[in-house]
Amino acid sequence: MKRLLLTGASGLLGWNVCRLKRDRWEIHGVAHRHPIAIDGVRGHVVDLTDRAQTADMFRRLKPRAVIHAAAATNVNWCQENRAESYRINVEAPFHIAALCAESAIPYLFISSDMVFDGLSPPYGERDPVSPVNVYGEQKARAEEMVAAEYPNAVICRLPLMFGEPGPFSSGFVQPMIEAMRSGRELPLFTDEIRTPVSAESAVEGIFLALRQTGGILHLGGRERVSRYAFGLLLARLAGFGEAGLRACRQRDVKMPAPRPRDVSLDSTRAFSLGYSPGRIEDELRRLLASSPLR
Ligand SMILES: NC(=O)C1=CN([C@@H]2O[C@H](COP(=O)(O)OP(=O)(O)OC[C@H]3O[C@@H](n4cnc5c(N)ncnc54)[C@H](OP(=O)(O)O)[C@@H]3O)[C@@H](O)[C@H]2O)C=CC1
Ligand SMILES: Cc1cn([C@H]2C[C@H](O)[C@@H](COP(=O)(O)OP(=O)(O)O[C@H]3O[C@@H](C)C(=O)[C@@H](O)[C@H]3O)O2)c(=O)[nH]c1=O
Repeated sequence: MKRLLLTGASGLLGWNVCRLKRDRWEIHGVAHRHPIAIDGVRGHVVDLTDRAQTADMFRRLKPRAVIHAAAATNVNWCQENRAESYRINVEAPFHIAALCAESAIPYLFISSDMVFDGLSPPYGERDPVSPVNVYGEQKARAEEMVAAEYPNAVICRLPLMFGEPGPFSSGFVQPMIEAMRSGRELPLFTDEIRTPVSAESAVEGIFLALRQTGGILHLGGRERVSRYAFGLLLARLAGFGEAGLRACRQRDVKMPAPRPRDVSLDSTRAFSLGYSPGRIEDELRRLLASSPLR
């Protein structure tokens, strides 16, 4: 099997890559604060903001391909910790691009729909980026630096993802279920629109993208939904009442990071390559059936 170096292995996306692809690839999963123990996956603990540690691991492992999913993903934390989040969100992907260019191996960098301002959706790959918060700025900067350093690198922009987050990450569905179960009020935005996908669909899209050479690929879902509509669907499927869901607007919840309104992705190109994300309702049913509600 080909050796894959996967960063962010202890995160929502990385954990699903390990779970779904460990039979096809010799996966070397990199974690940092949360060392992984996944059958069939070799775990490594590396601080990817340390260039020497990263280069040493890379040269020891000699991977055949790299998927870089590690990031500081708390958008509010990034807004208030620009310098620290820059190191993992911008410097690390750039440094790994240089290592992959040196070895001329496939490199796939995971970016986000948050590179857009949310004012003129849906967004295609050719649309100009216009981030409204630090996290989005850092993703846009990383895309630019990675592409300049290694034009053969593939950049996948992911939408909001949901799914089994593994033992260390949280995702956004599980906290919603917790709130519903405890009867805690859940303020959900009616004016924040996304094209969410399940982590499983995202994984299939990523491995399809890994076969491309260079360029940007959007891996959005087929449906545009607000967080509130998503919450109503989840409550219905999980058998909770809707009483606790409170429709609100982004401006009602004071948070450090400005949030784009509608960053729906146009993923026509990925669909033409065979990417086929499931319907949200079907994916949620599968998730609820497969994992105990925490
Ligand atoms: N979740 C979502 O809805 C979306 C995610 N994305 C992007 O997808 C990718 C994966 O996101 P997701 O799975 O949710 O992320 P998580 O927040 O679940 O996990 C982040 C991962 O990055 C690792 N990491 C953070 N800092 C370092 C560091 N200094 N050195 C090594 N590893 C580090 C963490 O390791 P550890 O915990 O062990 O420290 C963890 O494995 C990210 O690039 C994110 O920006 C894009 C759009 C939406
Ligand atoms: C969406 C939403 C959030 N919130 C609050 C809850 C939470 O504390 C805070 C942040 O929301 P979330 O936790 O959903 O995080 P959020 O910043 O929305 O998630 C982001 O993740 C990164 C990785 C990405 O790349 C983005 O595309 C996006 O998915 O906003 C509400 O109160 N109501 C809502 O409807």
